[in-house]
Formats: sequence, structure tokens, C-alpha cells
Amino acid sequence: SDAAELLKYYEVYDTIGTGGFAKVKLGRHILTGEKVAIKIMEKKNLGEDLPRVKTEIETMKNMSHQHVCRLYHVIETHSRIYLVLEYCPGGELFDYIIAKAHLSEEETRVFFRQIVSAVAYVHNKGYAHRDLKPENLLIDDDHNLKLIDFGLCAKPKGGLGDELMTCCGSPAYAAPELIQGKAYFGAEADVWSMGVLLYTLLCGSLPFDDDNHMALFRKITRGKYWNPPWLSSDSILLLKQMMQVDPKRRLKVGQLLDHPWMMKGYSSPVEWHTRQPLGHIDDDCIIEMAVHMKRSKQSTMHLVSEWKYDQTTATYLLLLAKKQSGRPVRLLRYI
Ligand SMILES: COc1cccc(Nc2ncc(-c3ccc(C(=O)NCC(=O)Nc4ccccc4)cc3)c(OCC3CCNCC3)n2)c1
Repeated sequence: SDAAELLKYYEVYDTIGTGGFAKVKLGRHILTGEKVAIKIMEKKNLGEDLPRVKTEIETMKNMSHQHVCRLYHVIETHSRIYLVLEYCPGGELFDYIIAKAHLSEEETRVFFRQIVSAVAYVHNKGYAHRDLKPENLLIDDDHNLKLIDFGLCAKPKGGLGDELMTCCGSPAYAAPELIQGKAYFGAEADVWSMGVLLYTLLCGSLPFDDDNHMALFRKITRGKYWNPPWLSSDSILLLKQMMQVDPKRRLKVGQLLDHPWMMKGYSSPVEWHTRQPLGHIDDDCIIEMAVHMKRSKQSTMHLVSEWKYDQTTATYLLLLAKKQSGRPVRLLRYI
């Protein structure tokens, strides 16, 4: 069966989320004991979107960053594609904000610096996310944020507005130029969405909201919104600079990294470079794998360096995640 290949390496538990054409289940990697998120896609439901999934997989293989969800394993069977991804036990930022009504400026700053770090990294890789919203920001076991792109919206930066409604589902976060179907720059549209995100963190509500689609579009293109009384003048200024209707007047990501609001209480700009470069091979993980596979360290190093996103890649990356979370770099020995 399709699940046979998956069940060779993972225990599969209940569904933690669904969306579009994917279902996500909680799983556990048997060899390392680490929890994972398993994104399950039926090929027949993907239809002409299948190439976009392939592009998404290539994009993910190219991303390794402390604030971007990691891809561990790709399993393709006759009728399904399984993506084994980093599991975030804290759930969606969306639910976190709801639970707290809104966040303090200080707590918002900690999270927002992580969001800017992830987006600056994605942009530097030549992609625009295009669907930045609290449902696509997850909380990990260290209470840090991880960016995901659940709806396959990330595209090369210079994207056109053609996939207007297909993948940018929630217009509430979409930039004016994007919902008007104009040709736009992905990086500029992402800055607008980050402005809306910052607003929802600080205010606990959307700056532009309306049940009627047309009324919502009008509010977004007008760009006027209410500032709650608890906002500091610095926060009001930053929001204004990010939610500029004219994309050319909008703040650039580069200006966000050391913006005065971002620097309050910090001595250095946002660090957006990755702390886990793709090519880096960790010695402790290689040694544990070599012992387990009864192979030399050298041949284990070569096998891992092929980055085939198979069981070997998954085992290495999950051992590395264990090490980074302070858990012992050990593989299960009794199977
Ligand atoms: C209720 O939610 C809960 C509750 C408790 C725990 C969790 N934990 C938990 N962990 C991990 C996931 C996950 C990670 C990555 C991807 C993915 O699709 N990656 C692809 C990707 O990120 N590309 C990409 C990224 C950046 C740039 C370019 C491309 C998909 C799912 C998850 O999903 C649940 C969904 C539910 C619907 N909303 C979205 C999240 N949930 C979630």
C-alpha cells in the first residue's frame, strides 16, 4: 500500500491540520524518536498543481534556516506524495494571539525580529513568500517562530499577480497592488503583509476587515486603518511605513533589519543569515550514524552529503535537531 513505505520509518498519529489539497499528520521518526509533521498530498487531487509541489520540494531543499520549517524526507508512492517536515509543538501563532487578545510591544518585537529574519533569508534565496499570515508562523519547542508556506505560494521574487486568488487565499494580508492584479514585486508585497502581521500581533485584530470581498478590497486599496490607543508612537510610525499603499514608498526589508523600532532593547540588527548552512556536516551525528549502520565515518559522510532527502537525510537532520535541542545524539538500537 501507499503507506507501507512511510510506515517503514515513521509511526503516524492523528491529523493536526488540513488546508487546500494537503493534510498534515503528527508522526514520529522511529530511529531517532523525534516528532515530525507529515504533509500528505494525493496526486489525483493535485492535477495541474503537481509541478508546483515539485517546485515547492526543490525550494525546501534549498532552505536551511533557524526560523524556517525544515524538510527532512520526501516519499513519493504510486498515488501520494509525503513530505516529512519539522514539527512545531506550539502550534500556530494565530491561536497564540487569539489566546492572549494581543501581545505587548516587547513580546511582539521578539517574534517580529524572527519573522523579519526568516523573510530576509527567503528573499535572499530569491523567493517571495506571498502568503505571510499568523497561520503560516508556527511556534517550536523553544517558543521561537518557524515560517512555513502551507499553501505553496512561495515564488521567485519577480512574480506576476496572475495567481491572484489561487494561492493568496486570505486577501486580508494581501498588498493593494497584488489584489488589483497589477504586476508587482513579491518582496514589496511581502513587506505589506508583514505590516499587517505586525498590526495583528500588537492589536489582536486585522487592520482591514470586512465580510464583503469588495468592501475589504476598497479598505485595502485606501490603506486607512484604526490605531488602538495602547500603541506607542514608534509602533504607529513603523506600521505606517510598512503599510504604504504605494509600494515604492514602502519600507524595504533591508531597512527593517536595523529600524529604530526593531532595535529598542537590542544592540545589534536582525541576524538573518542561517545558523545551519546546508553543506555543514556535524561530526557527532555522523559518528552515531556510522556506528548504527556499521559503516566507516568517511562512507557515512559521503552518503549524507548526497542529500537525497531519503531515510539517510531524515536520520541525519533529526539527529542534528536532537543535538540542537539538547537531547542525546542517539539512535534507537533495539530494532
Ligand atoms: C493547529 O496547528 C497545530 C497544532 C499543534 C501543532 C502543530 N504543529 C505543526 N508543525 C508543523 C506543521 C507544518 C510544517 C510545515 C509545513 C509545510 O507545508 N512546509 C512547506 C514550507 O514551509 N515551504 C516553504 C517555507 C518557506 C519558504 C518557502 C517554502 C506544513 C505543516 C504543522 O502544520 C499544521 C498546519 C495546519 C494549517 N495551518 C498551517 C499549519 N503543524 C500545528
